[in-house]
Amino acid sequence: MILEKSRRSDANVFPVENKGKGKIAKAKKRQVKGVIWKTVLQQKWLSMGIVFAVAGAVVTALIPPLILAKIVDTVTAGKAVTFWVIFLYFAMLALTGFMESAREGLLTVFGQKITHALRSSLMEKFICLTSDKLTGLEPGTLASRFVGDVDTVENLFTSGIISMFADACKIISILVVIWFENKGLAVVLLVILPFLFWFTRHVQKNMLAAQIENRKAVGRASGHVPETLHNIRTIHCLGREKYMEERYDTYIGESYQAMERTNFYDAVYSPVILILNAVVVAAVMLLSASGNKMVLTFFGMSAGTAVAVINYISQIFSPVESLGMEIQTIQSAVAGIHRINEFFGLEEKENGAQENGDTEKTWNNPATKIEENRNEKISRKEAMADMEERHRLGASGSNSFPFVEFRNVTFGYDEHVVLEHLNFKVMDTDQVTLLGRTGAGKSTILKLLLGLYEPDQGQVLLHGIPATAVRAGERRKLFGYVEQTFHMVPGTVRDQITLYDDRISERQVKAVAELTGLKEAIESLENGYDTYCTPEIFSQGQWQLLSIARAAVAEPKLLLLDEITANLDAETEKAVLAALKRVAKDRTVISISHRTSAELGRTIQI
Ligand SMILES: Nc1ncnc2c1ncn2[C@@H]1O[C@H](COP(=O)(O)OP(=O)(O)OP(=O)(O)O)[C@@H](O)[C@H]1O
Repeated sequence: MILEKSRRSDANVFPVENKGKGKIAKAKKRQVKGVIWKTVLQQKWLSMGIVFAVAGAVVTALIPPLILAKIVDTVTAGKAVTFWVIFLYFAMLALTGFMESAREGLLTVFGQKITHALRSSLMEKFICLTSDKLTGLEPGTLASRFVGDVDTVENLFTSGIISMFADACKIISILVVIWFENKGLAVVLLVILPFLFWFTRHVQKNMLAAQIENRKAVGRASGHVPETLHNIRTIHCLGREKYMEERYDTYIGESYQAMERTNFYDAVYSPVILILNAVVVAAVMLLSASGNKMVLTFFGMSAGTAVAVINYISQIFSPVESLGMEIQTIQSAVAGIHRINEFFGLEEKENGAQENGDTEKTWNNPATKIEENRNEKISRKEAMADMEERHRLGASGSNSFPFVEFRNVTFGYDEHVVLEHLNFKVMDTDQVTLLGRTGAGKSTILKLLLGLYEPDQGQVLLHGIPATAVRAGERRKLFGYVEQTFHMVPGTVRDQITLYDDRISERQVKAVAELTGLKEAIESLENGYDTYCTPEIFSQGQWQLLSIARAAVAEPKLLLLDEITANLDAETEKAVLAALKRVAKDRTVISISHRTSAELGRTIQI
């Protein structure tokens, strides 16, 4: 029944026309703003705490100078100051400090929550990317999305947008208080602050440029040392010692000059600010002491107010300085957000999300459909059951579907066409070798079979079903893939074989170790299967046997072998081929080779 139904639906559901590599699936709509908003909602109390601490820090900072003014005025009037006023002054100072620490602490925690949420979302996205996108991404670029760009978004909260808001509120509130205390000073400050801001930005920009140059020069200098060590024999042979030394000198010189510039701006900035602060205070004091009635209307004030005003002036300079850095942080964060959003916008593979479990729930739902074409749908579960059925029939000889079929396949990476109108079939338990010159596209054929890419034209079918329709969780039962070299994963010998898959039992691990001839070698290790893997515990041939064990442990129906003996000597090659023969028994095997000597079974020329 299933078979008949699928045969009928093949023409509609899995059409010969290519669906295009870019159309495997639509990218999920994930955005940095959405992640941040979700975190804000999840951390309700934390977010409310931040709002309270920011507002509290601004308001409480205004109060101590006012109390101090009262104390000074009382003392200058010859009256005694009560204990409670003095206590209130110190209590308010303590409360201001507490509020500021609370604000910083809560912002740091919130920033970390954002970082965690963003990195988790990036990882969810990463595991759902298509092979096309993954191979197109430079490892450095990818790492910088996870590290640098996420850090800039964290900084947006810890020292960016919220701090900027708090600093702006602080400046405005101090100006308002000064306006009521001494209008003349408020006007002076309104004139001076833009200049102070411009000067601060100018210094910060130049310092930042010098720091970036310094970092680049330090990077070049530190890269030069391993490069020299790596090529030391060539350098000696060609007598290039002087050249290498001069290059190193140049890098260090560049770094020194950049450091000098940073030090210059650093040294100049603080004295300028302190002098400006002193000049403003002195000018206002002189004016307030003048006998001119007109001047006194604007600048006249009591001794207590003078003390409060001096206090406010010193308080207003530091947020202006911070504003410059906060603008810088916001600018970098905007660029970081843009890059992360670009990453979120990359195309996802259709069944990638199943691996992180969130669609597993919908998997059990009969309404879940996986392939949509010409308004007709077929569930993935049904497709898999269908494939199982076809395989069972194939094994009993009553299935007309080949296990593997390349039907008129054309495929290329971007504009570079690698395979053109390729046709071949491999029946159940067939053992074939694909022969072809280097670069002919043999490895590409295996990747198409693994469903990592979709053909541009034609179809890659496994028991009549497109390779890309195989569910990620089912792939290991269907194929085992052995590459030219072994890729170690962090963990024990057992982990190398199971790849952390809990469904693989201890019995299967031991059986495959025996089958590949690794049993003795593993058991002779200090902790047997629990030995933590490091490159020196096995020889190259043994690693390759482990590679076969990893591919065969889930007892897959199809073995894909990519030049597995290419890097081995004749003796080791023999051992690996003998192990392979045992593993390949009663299985369908497709191997690739550009040598005719190592071929297995029937050959297909590419
Ligand atoms: N991810 C990729 N992006 C772009 N081009 C690729 C990619 N992978 C392979 N190619 C190109 O496709 C062509 C076929 O590569 P493939 O690895 O399939 O050849 P091969 O026959 O297995 O070669 P060899 O025998 O040397 O391993 C080569 O020109 C290669 O440069």
